[in-house]
Amino acid sequence: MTDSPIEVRGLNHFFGTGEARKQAIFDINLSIARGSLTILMGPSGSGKTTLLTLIGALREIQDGSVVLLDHELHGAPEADLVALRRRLGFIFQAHNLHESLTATQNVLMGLEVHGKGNAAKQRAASHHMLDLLGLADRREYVPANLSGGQKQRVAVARALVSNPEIVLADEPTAALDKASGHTVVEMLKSLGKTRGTTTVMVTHDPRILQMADRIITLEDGRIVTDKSQ
Ligand SMILES: Nc1ncnc2c1ncn2[C@@H]1O[C@H](COP(=O)(O)OP(=O)(O)OP(=O)(O)O)[C@@H](O)[C@H]1O
Repeated sequence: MTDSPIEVRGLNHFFGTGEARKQAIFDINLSIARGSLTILMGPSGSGKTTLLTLIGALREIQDGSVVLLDHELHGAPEADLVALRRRLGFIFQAHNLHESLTATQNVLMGLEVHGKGNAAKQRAASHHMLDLLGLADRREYVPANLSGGQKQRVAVARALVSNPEIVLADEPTAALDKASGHTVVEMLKSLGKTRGTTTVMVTHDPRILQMADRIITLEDGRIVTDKSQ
């Protein structure tokens, strides 16, 4: 197993074509240690989400290299990217829960794509994850009957239930109160220690900065500070 599940070399990224072509990411170089929790910070428009989606195989690599779990993403066939994405857990701001499904069913979706375990085991794992996130009494609620923070925690449960090797999160605590935000980040840290799960998280949340192993700041598409703590 690799010590650095995310290796970025000479990464550039552009949006638009012709006159409108604009560079959003400039010569990023990064090695992220297995089991660590890294925070990406920076002003609006500095490229945080673009970098996260490039690392997560959600965007085509145009120039440079991203090696994810020992696989080069640049030029990789779509089938390989799909297989790699299944090894990741994504937590995005727009949590994309299915409105017609209960909390448990939404979390189950995080397992069904993997086809791991039988139905009873999958259900038990989903309940366990919801319980850990303080949603034991909300298992059978549909999203319309959950608060913003509860929905966000369901999305966290869905991302983590499959035991992903890497978790990529965009503002996962933005909709959460202090205690829930703390619980989510503590969970990610503890998964890092016990299972070697690697987390990269975009956040503006000052409450969780001190919980990170490393804080990287972007400005105008470039890394301007990179601090381990
Ligand atoms: N789909 C797109 N088409 C064109 N330009 C884009 C697109 N997505 C992002 N950009 C531009 O790329 C730059 C980086 O955007 P990005 O969303 O990565 O920043 P960010 O740091 O995540 O910002 P925020 O904190 O506001 O989410 C910005 O100038 C943005 O306008």
